[in-house]
Amino acid sequence: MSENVQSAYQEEQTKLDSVLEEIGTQLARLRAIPVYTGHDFTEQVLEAGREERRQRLSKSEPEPYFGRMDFEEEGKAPTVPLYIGKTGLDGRDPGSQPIVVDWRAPVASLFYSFTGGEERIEYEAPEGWISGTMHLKRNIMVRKSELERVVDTYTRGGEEPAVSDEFLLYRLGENKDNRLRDIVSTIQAEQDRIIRAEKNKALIIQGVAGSGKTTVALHRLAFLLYQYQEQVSAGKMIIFAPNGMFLDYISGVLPELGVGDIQQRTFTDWAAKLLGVESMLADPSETLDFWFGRAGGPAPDNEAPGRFKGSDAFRSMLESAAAALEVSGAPELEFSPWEEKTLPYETILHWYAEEYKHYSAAGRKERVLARIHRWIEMELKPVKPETLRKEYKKKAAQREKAYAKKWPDFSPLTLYKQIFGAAKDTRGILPSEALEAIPASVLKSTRKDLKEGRIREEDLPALLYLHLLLNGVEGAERFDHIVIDEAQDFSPLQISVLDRFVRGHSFTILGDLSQGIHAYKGVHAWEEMSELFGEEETSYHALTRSYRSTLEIIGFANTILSGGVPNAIEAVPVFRSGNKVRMIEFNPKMKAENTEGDEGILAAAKALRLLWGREHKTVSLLTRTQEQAAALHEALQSEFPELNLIDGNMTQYEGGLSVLPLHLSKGLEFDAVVIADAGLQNYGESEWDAKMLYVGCTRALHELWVLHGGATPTFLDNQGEWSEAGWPKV
Ligand SMILES: Nc1ncnc2c1ncn2[C@@H]1O[C@H](COP(=O)(O)OP(=O)(O)OP(=O)(O)O)[C@@H](O)[C@H]1O
Repeated sequence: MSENVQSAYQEEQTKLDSVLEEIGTQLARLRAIPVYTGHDFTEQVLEAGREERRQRLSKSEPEPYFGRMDFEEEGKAPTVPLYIGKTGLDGRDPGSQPIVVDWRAPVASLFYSFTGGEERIEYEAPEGWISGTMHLKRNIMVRKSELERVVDTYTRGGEEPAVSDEFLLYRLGENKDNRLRDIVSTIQAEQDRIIRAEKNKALIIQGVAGSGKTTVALHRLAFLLYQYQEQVSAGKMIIFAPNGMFLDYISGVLPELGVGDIQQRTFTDWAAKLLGVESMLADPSETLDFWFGRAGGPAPDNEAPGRFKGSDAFRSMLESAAAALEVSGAPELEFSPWEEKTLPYETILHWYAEEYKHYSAAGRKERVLARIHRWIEMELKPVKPETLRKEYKKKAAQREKAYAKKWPDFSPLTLYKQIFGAAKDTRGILPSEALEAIPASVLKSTRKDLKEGRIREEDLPALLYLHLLLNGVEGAERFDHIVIDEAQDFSPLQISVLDRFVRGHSFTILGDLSQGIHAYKGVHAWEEMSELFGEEETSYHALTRSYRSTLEIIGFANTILSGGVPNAIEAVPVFRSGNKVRMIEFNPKMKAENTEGDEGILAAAKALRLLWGREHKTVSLLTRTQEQAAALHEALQSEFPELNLIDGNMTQYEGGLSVLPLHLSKGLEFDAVVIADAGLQNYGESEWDAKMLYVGCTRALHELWVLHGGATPTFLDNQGEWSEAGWPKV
């Protein structure tokens, strides 16, 4: 240890001791106050404040902070070191310097945005821009209240002018378990800009694999809750992610950041519940099976049902249908509660079309019917004698009921059925030319589904849109912010629908077009989404640095993009070198002697044996189809009883050793990845195949082995210096 490092370490040890002592004292004082359990409201509020503080102090005790910066504010001397942590800690006395500054506080932004070269730096505080000079930026690792590492990433006038990545590399080199983690101590400047971006815009983030999109989005939510405390609440925020297992995988980050109660759902689950159609929903794995169930199956095109049902053209069609139903909403009938009393159709129409025109169709119907009811009551009042009034009242009630039934139900499902000709009464909802725009295969399959009482995931955005058009959105249903992860799998219609459910276009939309393996339903270019908003309402960010994988793995994955995906953005690695990617060939036809499996199974078993023997916490075997995953699981189970078989319905991710179809690995990461068979029998030469293998390869943090039975697609041919062939010498 150099002298400088030693003195820095000592300085930080002294500081840590004093901070821990302070935390201990504050905790002891709070714990000495008896917990209030009475009914006095003011006391209850005070107790809640104390409890929040108790929890905050206990949580921060093991790791009170992770960084220090010595920032000299212009015109304000002397420089006081600021310690930055996951939660802020106030001094004991009101108005005193905070002991630890929350990472989301305005001044803490300097810790992330300062990149070493700037002489004068500034940050935006509530009172305006504050400028000054950075003297020291230091990473401090405290674990279980023990000081573990002190790394100066910038010292003014020091030898190294630029902020070094040593601390980041240390973090990236660690093995990962079954949960995504927070990155507060190493957020990078480009990520910080996204985390702190203003609230009322649709942020579209294109980020290469492993660029931290999911992680950044979660940190952004924590930031928004801190920065806009008065305007947003956790209960009014939602994250949409692709499946239950992925939700489980990311579920630890927000609590780790001290944030609870944010809804984390799949779009399907949320939409089906809101529409009350859960029981009609076809098993989503049917669609996955169709696209991913057969090696060498068709690549998706614009006629794929999901693409069409998410398109702008279909949206216009839905709007026309809803408008037609709305116009023809009030039945062309007068209403007569008893003989010689009538309410003319023109009056009813006037109420419906003029007086209540600002309400949704369903809202107008409700109001008109309520008004008719009031009208009946008024008309009944003067009727005499009493017996006659009673007779009229009874008659009116029956007729009122019968009349209400003549109104359309304004149910999105009924209208949807009418559009596809799957309802008895189509009411001429759409002119026949409009229907011709629906691809014949889509029309046929959807009509069949609807007639049989079944809807699919791809129908949900349209049904929700009709729900919005016919019923509007209740204020209480609106979110303060929506995060959409893996947004390349969302359709423009889905985004339009969600836009009605969020205040001020407050979206974080993140994805990677190079990972667009659900191209049968998602967007093919971000413009499809950004066009939905005004220029002022969106902001586009690109993340090109990849933090997950080693240099070799990223180099290898980039060759897949350059060879197989036109115009793809290649990832820039953080310089972290590891082993080369292994390309291991086996003979797909030869059955190995004296074994139950074939060469592919033997190769997979050998790969797992070698990799699981190393210090990895998570190793996965990725297959082309679910069936192949199940077969490998069956064959390998006796040797690897801990091997988990993952399928699309899982809601928990266990980590450890897993076998799963490649498409389900999206969003996850593993210390080591084995592609079970990248041969031509599984992957063709299409862009879609290249994207699939790109997704699979970029799941690996430290090691990637690509097994292949015979020849591979040509985009796997030119890996330059990134790979070597054959098994490692052991
Ligand atoms: N600034 C950072 N410091 C430390 N680790 C980071 C940082 N940014 C990202 N990571 C790590 O990189 C990995 C990838 O992050 P994440 O899964 O959020 O990326 P992604 O862009 O959503 O990936 P993909 O699209 O490939 O699923 C995670 O292990 C995350 O912890």
